[in-house]
Amino acid sequence: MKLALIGYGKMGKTIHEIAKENGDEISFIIDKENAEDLKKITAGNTDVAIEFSNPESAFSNLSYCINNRIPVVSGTTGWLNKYDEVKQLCEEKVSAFMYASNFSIGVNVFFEVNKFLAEKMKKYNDYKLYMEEIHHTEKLDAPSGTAITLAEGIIEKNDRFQVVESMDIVSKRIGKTPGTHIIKYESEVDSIEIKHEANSRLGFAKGAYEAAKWLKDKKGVYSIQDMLFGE
Ligand SMILES: NC(=O)C1=CN([C@@H]2O[C@H](COP(=O)(O)OP(=O)(O)OC[C@H]3O[C@@H](n4cnc5c(N)ncnc54)[C@H](O)[C@@H]3O)[C@@H](O)[C@H]2O)C=CC1
Ligand SMILES: O=C(O)C1=N[C@H](C(=O)O)C[C@H](O)C1
Repeated sequence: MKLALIGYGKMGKTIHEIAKENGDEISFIIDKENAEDLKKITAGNTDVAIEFSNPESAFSNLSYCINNRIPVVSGTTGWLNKYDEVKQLCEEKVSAFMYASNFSIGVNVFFEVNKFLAEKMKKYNDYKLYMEEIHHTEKLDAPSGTAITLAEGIIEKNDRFQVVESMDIVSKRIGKTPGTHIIKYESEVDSIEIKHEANSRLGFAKGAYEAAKWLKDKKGVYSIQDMLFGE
């Protein structure tokens, strides 16, 4: 497939390695220094774009792709206040878009385990919820996109919690940590903890690459759950 990489940092480079191994053609590599080249990407020269940039650039990068009907997969976090606008634009333009706060298979299974536990714990008010995310020191946003998705999953299943902003999420930035998320219910008598720990960025990159292959001939707004757990 002809793949454009928008954002060529840690994630863009890891995805490039996977694309090379699969013999894909890289139509464009866009980063801060050549950001104006974004406008050279068209549906004629590119099958699908993968966008991993930063919270400030994501919305305009995604809008460009959608306006020009270039299917686009986005993993950038920290711009989600504009998600509904992007979704609406994609529907209006009949383009294709997928966002995931985390593209690893393990985390997406972990999201389901988190919801199961939240549902089971909803009657037991003696348990205090503790949420923690740990990432590398270069990360710009906090809490992580994954932690926000976990919080949304808890809100969906447990009416003790109403809004993400009112939930205490502890964010730690330590060395080169690729991404660790902990959910813990603690009472005086015992505690239950679930944890996902990424060993590297490969799981995120593989998931985003698979999402691009899956999305490239589709129209519509999709989640990674559609790809992993859909019919
Ligand atoms: N959804 C997921 O599975 C994952 C999401 N992320 C998120 O993806 C984003 C990128 O992560 P990393 O690659 O680790 O960050 P990074 O900082 O290594 O790379 C970001 C790149 O975007 C470039 N950039 C800045 N302005 C740009 C513009 N206007 N157009 C294109 N590129 C531009 C920067 O120069 C940099 O090279 C972050 O928001 C991070 O939280 C990271 C890992 C997994
Ligand atoms: O910035 C990162 O590195 C990561 N960001 C995503 C997030 O904010 O959840 C996904 C993963 O945890 C790595």
